[in-house]
Amino acid sequence: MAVLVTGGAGYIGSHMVLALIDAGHDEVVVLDDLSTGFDWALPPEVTLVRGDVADQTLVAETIRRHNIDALAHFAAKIVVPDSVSDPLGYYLANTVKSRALIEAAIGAGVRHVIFSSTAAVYGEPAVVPVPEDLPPNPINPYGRSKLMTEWMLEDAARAHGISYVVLRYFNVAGADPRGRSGQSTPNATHLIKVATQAALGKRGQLEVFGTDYPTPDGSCLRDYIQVSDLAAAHLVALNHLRGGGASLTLNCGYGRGYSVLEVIDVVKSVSGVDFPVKLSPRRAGDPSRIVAGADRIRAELGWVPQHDDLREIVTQALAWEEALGRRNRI
Ligand SMILES: NC(=O)c1ccc[n+]([C@@H]2O[C@H](COP(=O)([O-])OP(=O)(O)OC[C@H]3O[C@@H](n4cnc5c(N)ncnc54)[C@H](O)[C@@H]3O)[C@@H](O)[C@H]2O)c1
Ligand SMILES: O=c1ccn([C@@H]2O[C@H](COP(=O)(O)OP(=O)(O)O[C@H]3O[C@H](CO)[C@H](O)[C@H](O)[C@H]3O)[C@@H](O)[C@H]2O)c(=O)[nH]1
Repeated sequence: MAVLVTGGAGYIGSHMVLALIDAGHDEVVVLDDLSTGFDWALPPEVTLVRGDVADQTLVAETIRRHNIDALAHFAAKIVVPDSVSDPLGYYLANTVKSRALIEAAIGAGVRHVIFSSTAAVYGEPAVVPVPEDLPPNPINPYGRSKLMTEWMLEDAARAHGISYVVLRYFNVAGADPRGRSGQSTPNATHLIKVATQAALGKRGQLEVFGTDYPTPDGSCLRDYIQVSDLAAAHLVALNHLRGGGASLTLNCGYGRGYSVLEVIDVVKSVSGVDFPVKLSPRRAGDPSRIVAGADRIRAELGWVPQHDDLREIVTQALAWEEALGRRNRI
């Protein structure tokens, strides 16, 4: 049986593809429209089907042709402030298209779904670290668009007898420790990516969006999870589902928050570059602090992170950013 990875040419999806191949899965099929992903991010043995997740004919044909039993659905639009300025674009990409994909996948015989959800479903949680059973309350269209897909998947799974794992990622960062993939999006907005670009002189400065939050240093707190650790969580989720395990919703984070200013200090220290930092107003849609309650995934899936170290994450991100520059890719 094979796995279909939507968005597999993207940042996190490409690490999932590597994890599957490293674990000996001999058939991995990627469905990606390459809107933000790259075909060069995929190893040659992977089948790339270029197209839209909402193309139900293509999805059904792909699933039948490759005897796919499990779907890992990464494809999405992912930038929180963009979702505030273009909410309908985000509901289309993340909700409407996911609905079409889930329908086609179930119709073509998929039995298991792993869905890339987000800590943004919690909004501005009253409890930190945030446990999975806290009622979701997203504060931006990105989080809402993802929460609706969680609900669709849950309802469809119940109605059609399939099983799923919803993984709510916290802030994903770092790169493949063997240097095979990393965050390659041009004009990326993610803090660690942007900070490494500032350290390498690809950007003139780094802006800190908001220094008046109710946090110890006034900047936002986030839980940064290393991307290969996250991919490994998908592998154990896949084994769980194929082994007949029950549907689950799980946070993916380490349970420890770092402020924006702390992250900048680590990037400066690891790179040895004291790049310019500008203190700016708050960015639209940002919660002040979001840290994972991180116990359930360990208890349910036996997931054990291997890279829970911010300096290591930053070192990997910096090495990837340097490699992109050498290859003239960005
Ligand atoms: N990066 C993070 O910190 C983070 C945090 C929480 C959740 N997530 C979720 O993880 C998933 C992957 O994010 P990423 O950071 O790898 O983003 P990414 O932009 O690097 O990857 C998304 C991939 O999906 C593809 N894609 C987008 N729309 C498509 C469509 N309609 N049809 C086919 N392919 C399409 C893109 O070409 C790209 O390869 C997303 O669902 C995102 O919401 C990311
Ligand atoms: O140049 C920058 C970039 C970011 N930030 C700040 O750094 C923090 C982290 O911002 P990111 O853009 O790196 O990530 P987000 O927390 O906005 O969102 C990320 O994590 C979320 C889950 O927590 C979502 O899932 C989303 O897809 C993913 O982009 C925020 O306070 C942001 O304001 C800056 O100060 N300067």
